[in-house]
Amino acid sequence: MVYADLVIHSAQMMATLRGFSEGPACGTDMSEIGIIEDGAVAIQDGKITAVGTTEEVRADGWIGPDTKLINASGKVVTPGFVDPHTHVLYAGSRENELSLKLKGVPYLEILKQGGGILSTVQSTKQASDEEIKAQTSRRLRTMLSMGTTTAEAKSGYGLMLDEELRALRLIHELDQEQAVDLVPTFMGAHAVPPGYNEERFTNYIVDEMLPQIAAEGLAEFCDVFCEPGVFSLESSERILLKAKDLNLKLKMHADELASAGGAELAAKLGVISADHLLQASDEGIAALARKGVIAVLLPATSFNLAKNSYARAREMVQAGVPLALATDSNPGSSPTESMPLVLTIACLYLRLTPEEALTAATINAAHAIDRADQVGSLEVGKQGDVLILDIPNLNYLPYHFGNNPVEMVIKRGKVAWSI
Ligand SMILES: N=CN[C@@H](CCC(=O)O)C(=O)O
Ligand SMILES: [Zn+2]
Repeated sequence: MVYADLVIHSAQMMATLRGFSEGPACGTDMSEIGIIEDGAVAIQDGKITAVGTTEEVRADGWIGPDTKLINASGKVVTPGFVDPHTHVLYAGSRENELSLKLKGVPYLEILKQGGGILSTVQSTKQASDEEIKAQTSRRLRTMLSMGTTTAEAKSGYGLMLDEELRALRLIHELDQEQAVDLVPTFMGAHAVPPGYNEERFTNYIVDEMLPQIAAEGLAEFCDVFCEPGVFSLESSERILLKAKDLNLKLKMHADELASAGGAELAAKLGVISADHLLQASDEGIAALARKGVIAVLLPATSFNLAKNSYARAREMVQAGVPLALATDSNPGSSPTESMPLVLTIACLYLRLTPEEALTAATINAAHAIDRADQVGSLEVGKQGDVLILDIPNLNYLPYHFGNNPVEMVIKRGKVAWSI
């Protein structure tokens, strides 16, 4: 008999998120989080081998003489959070922009003046590989401590080919060197660098960068900041069609600051996810639903931009758009690593229920980065990525905000972080 290496048992409430590995949950299914009371999960060789009540897992014979037992009585157990939209790799910080923001200078105006994304491009370029990795590792450690076990990581603070390749290489190295699994996205189309206009830079991305990025095999997704004043619908479409030709999977920053047909383009191109979407039109939302495009909502960004403007999440759920949640972790519009904070803002301002928010932060987030076959739910065969939350019930998760509810993080069956 093969025994489990680890069994977590007696959970007050275990949310398995089972049943949605083939396709993301949408509509009323986003509330179906597969609760087991007195729950247990067994893990062997990094993979889940059994999920059920403590009694069932015990009766199935998974507990042997060397099995490590963790008692989760009184606690909530969930899959590790998946953060499907981050710009976590960079050097430097932008706290100087706070006073500009408080004076009302718009985000894109700061960028136009050479600040914003372009200032992080400068600070990242000036930093050594070791400095970038050290600063990013600290953020990844914070993410892990707050329950994130898998995260997407975009390039985009390089902009020129060599710097973008360096960013993607560093993401790969960090993926190997620390516990959070990273999914790499090429986002050369993050801003237009000085010395270029949009058209020339789009030509450079399409003709020179993308073929080389694809040839090196360092990126799985391609993303574009599709926004009037940054990359137009036409430029975004050219870049994403080229990326698709080169077998990259597609994502889009769409309709964040202005309603400009980003959601409609995302649906037309059949991207895996369209992200931000604060200003998505009714037609855009309907088109996302028709095409099954996942809306990755970033409410911590809305909170931090401080304009009292949030994505129309309830209308999206109603229309049948599958929702995911992410931090957007970056030095400008969302300097946070905290998925628990995102869940709180999502409940209070996107008006999601705690169940919908949990679905959006786990299994639907896994779909948004094409990892739902491996993570995002507690089901047999998936990676043993499990959180023990020191809370008595699920409502408590968004309710008690500004602190860390995570007591222990299990990554591939091993304790990766604990209080
Ligand atoms: N909107 C574009 N990109 C990031 C912000 C990056 C930055 O400000 O450094 C975002 O998703 O919010
Ligand atoms: Zn972003």
